[in-house]
Parts: sequence; C-alpha cells; structure tokens
Amino acid sequence: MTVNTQPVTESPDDPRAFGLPLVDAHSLPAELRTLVSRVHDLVDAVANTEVDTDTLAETAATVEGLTDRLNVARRQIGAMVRRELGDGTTMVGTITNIVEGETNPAAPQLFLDRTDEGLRAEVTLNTIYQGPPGLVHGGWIAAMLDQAVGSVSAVETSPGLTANLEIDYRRPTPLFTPLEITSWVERVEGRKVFVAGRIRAHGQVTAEATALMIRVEADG
Ligand SMILES: CCCCCCCC(=O)SCCNC(=O)CCNC(=O)[C@H](O)C(C)(C)COP(=O)(O)OP(=O)(O)OC[C@H]1O[C@@H](n2cnc3c(N)ncnc32)[C@H](O)[C@@H]1OP(=O)(O)O
Repeated sequence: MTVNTQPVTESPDDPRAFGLPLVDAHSLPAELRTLVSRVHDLVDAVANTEVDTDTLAETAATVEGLTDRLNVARRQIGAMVRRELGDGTTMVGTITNIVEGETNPAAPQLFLDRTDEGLRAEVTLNTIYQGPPGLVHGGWIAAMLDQAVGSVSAVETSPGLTANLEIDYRRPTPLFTPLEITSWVERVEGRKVFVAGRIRAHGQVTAEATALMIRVEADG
C-alpha cells in the first residue's frame, strides 16, 4: 500500500483528510507502551547475546509464538498518532515512525518538544544504532535529523516531505551518551520550507543538517 500525498478534503493538517486513521497518544494503552519498551530491550539483548544454542533455539520458538499472537490484529499502514507538546500545541506523525513512533520497538523514541527556536529532543542510543565501534551509525544520524527538521517544518508551517537533506558529520556521535537534537525553520517560500538541525554530545556539535521540505497541501 502507498499513501496518497494529495489531501481529499479541505483540512490538510488533519491526517483523516488523507484517509488515514488517527489516535491520540494519551489514549494508547499503558500495556502497549510497556510491551514496546520490553521488545526494545529484547532487540538489544538479541543483538548482543552470547548464550548457548539451545537457549537461542528455545527463545526463537517462543518469540515466533508471540509474533503470531500479536499478528491476529494489525493496524492499517499509515496509521497516525497525535501527541501534545509542552506548549499545548499538537504534532502528528505515523504511529510506527522509525525514529519516534510510539508503537515501534525499533525506534529510539525521539520525543521532540517545542522551544522558542523550534524543536528539541534528548535521546541516548544503545548498540542497536551502532555503526563504527561505540558510535552512532551515520544513517541513523541522518534519520534523526530528518525527523527533527521535518517535524519542525510541520509544526511551524504544515506537513511536508523531505526533498533535499544535507548532513555534515563534524565529530563522532557516541552511543550511551545523552544527545541533544535541535531543529528550526530558516525561511519559508510558498510550499518550500528551508530548515536546519543539529546534534550535540557533551555540548559539542557532532552533526549538522540543512534540508528543504515541500509542504504537501495546496498553498494558501
Ligand atoms: C511530522 C512529519 C515528520 C516527517 C519527517 C520525515 C520526513 C521524510 O523522511 S519524508 C520521506 C522522504 N522524502 C520523500 O519521499 C519525498 C520524495 N519526493 C517527492 O515526493 C517530490 O519530489 C516532492 C513532494 C518532494 C516535491 O514534488 P512536487 O510536489 O511535485 O514539487 P516540485 O514542483 O517538484 O518542487 C517544488 C519546488 O521545490 C524545488 N525542489 C524540489 N525538489 C528539490 C530538491 N531536491 N532540491 C532543490 N529544490 C527542489 C523545485 O525546484 C520547486 O521549486 P520552485 O517552486 O521554486 O520551482
């Protein structure tokens, strides 16, 4: 299934205008959030385990059974979640978004919140996101910055798609270290939103991004 980027109603900021289901983040059951967190830990455990083969085989069978149990009821692709930001405004994203999706155990759960300048998040990454030894994978750095600049464009103007993204990797970005991610809008020209973002570790910039977002709704 692909998602049509053309709105079908006059309310382009509401994903229901695109025929996509929408849930409020606060309505997600605590049990689901707990499951997501447990499976996130499971992925890390699997990636790093050195247990014996009997234990591996037994665990694989158990996990297969759990997967079958969950697959009896699946969400529609493109299902959206609306979350409230610190200043009372809301932000909408796909619920399985690989960077911040509430229901995605593979996501680092990057929770961006509003600042005077734009958006800001703090996240600490484990070895699931490893590229070079002890360091964050460059593609994940790009993914987090893409999310940060895309989200700031959405909350400050309206939702769009990344047309162009440039990353400068200034210093290695370490695992197991609090990372500060910030993003802001530089200027808007009709449907074109020029945005920028930055990752800092220990106060030092490790990566910077500039991007062009194209708003998906008709201007005006
Ligand atoms: C809350 C949400 C957070 C989301 C965070 C994550 C964001 C993402 O990762 S989005 C996924 C990755 N991006 C994509 O898949 C997008 C794929 N590309 C496309 O669909 C299209 O190229 C799209 C929609 C970006 C633009 O297409 P279209 O709407 O036809 O616009 P188009 O007429 O080509 O271009 C509009 C303007 O942008 C310019 N432009 C388009 N692409 C580029 C580019 N790569 N570089 C520079 N300028 C560009 C054009 O020159 C044009 O400028 P002007 O109006 O001055 O003539």
